[in-house]
Amino acid sequence: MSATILTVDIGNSRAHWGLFSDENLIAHGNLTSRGDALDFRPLLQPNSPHPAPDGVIACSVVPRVSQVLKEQSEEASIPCEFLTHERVGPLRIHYPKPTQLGPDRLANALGGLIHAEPPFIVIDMGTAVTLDAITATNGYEGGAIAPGFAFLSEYLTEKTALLPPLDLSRIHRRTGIGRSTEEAMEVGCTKGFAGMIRELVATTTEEIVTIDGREPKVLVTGGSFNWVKESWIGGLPFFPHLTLEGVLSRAPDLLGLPSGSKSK
Ligand SMILES: Nc1ncnc2c1ncn2[C@@H]1O[C@H](COP(=O)(O)OP(=O)(O)OP(=O)(O)O)[C@@H](O)[C@H]1O
Ligand SMILES: CC(C)(CO)[C@@H](O)C(=O)NCCC(=O)O
Ligand SMILES: [K+]
Repeated sequence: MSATILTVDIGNSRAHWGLFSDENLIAHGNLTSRGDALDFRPLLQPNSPHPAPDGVIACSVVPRVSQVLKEQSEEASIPCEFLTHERVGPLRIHYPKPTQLGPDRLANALGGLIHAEPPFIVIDMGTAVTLDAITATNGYEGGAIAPGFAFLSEYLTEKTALLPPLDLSRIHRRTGIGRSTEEAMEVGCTKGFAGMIRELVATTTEEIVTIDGREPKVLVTGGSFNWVKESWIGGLPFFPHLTLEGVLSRAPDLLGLPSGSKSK
């Protein structure tokens, strides 16, 4: 039996969605979460050449938007389920207060399990940057939450009189010494951002080594940061749809529909 499943990752800036049929991502896109309420209805009807989804499975860190997706799915008579810490199937969680955890972080850990054996670290560069550590010994262990790139750069402009907005699409200088206000901000934000992540990976790795006795793999998702890829993550594997893949992996249990995702 094959099923068409709509996966949704509701974040603070955007909702990312992917339509899967068997093991294939057949369509994907983003809806913007700021301002007016999101409208999922176009995704819940047949969209030539794609059929309407048989089920919806989502992770959300914005409760107000979860409610919209839930109601609109109900109206369309399509079952809709949300990932929670109690619904993570093969992922063991070793965390003092799992109710606090953003379901997107759990989805990233599940997505990681599809592509790697623990120990591994998942880095997700969205509105916030999250690092999550999954150990062979304990499963989901914890991680770090840090400012996303936009917070880092926009804060400077908002909180100062003399600093101009940084145009993210035209950054020239990412290293060395800035010799204008713009250049100084470009170096500070881009090199600073890459350095922040590098340092977080180092400290997370150190602790994972003490737990598992070996170094973790590092998987990266989120953001369209080509410059980070060039300047630093160059060697690290980038999975653009890791969160959605993690969400999809729970479809058989939560929706009773085959996900077709290739789990290890
Ligand atoms: N090429 C880029 N260079 C620098 N910053 C970028 C780039 N593209 C996006 N950003 C900024 O970095 C942040 C994270 O990127 P992205 O757009 O992927 O977030 P998001 O996936 O929408 O976040 P969330 O999932 O939390 O809603 C955004 O706030 C965005 O403004
Ligand atoms: C950190 C974010 C904002 C990243 O999207 C999200 O996972 C979230 O709101 N988490 C809740 C707090 C936590 O994960 O501990
Ligand atoms: K996200």
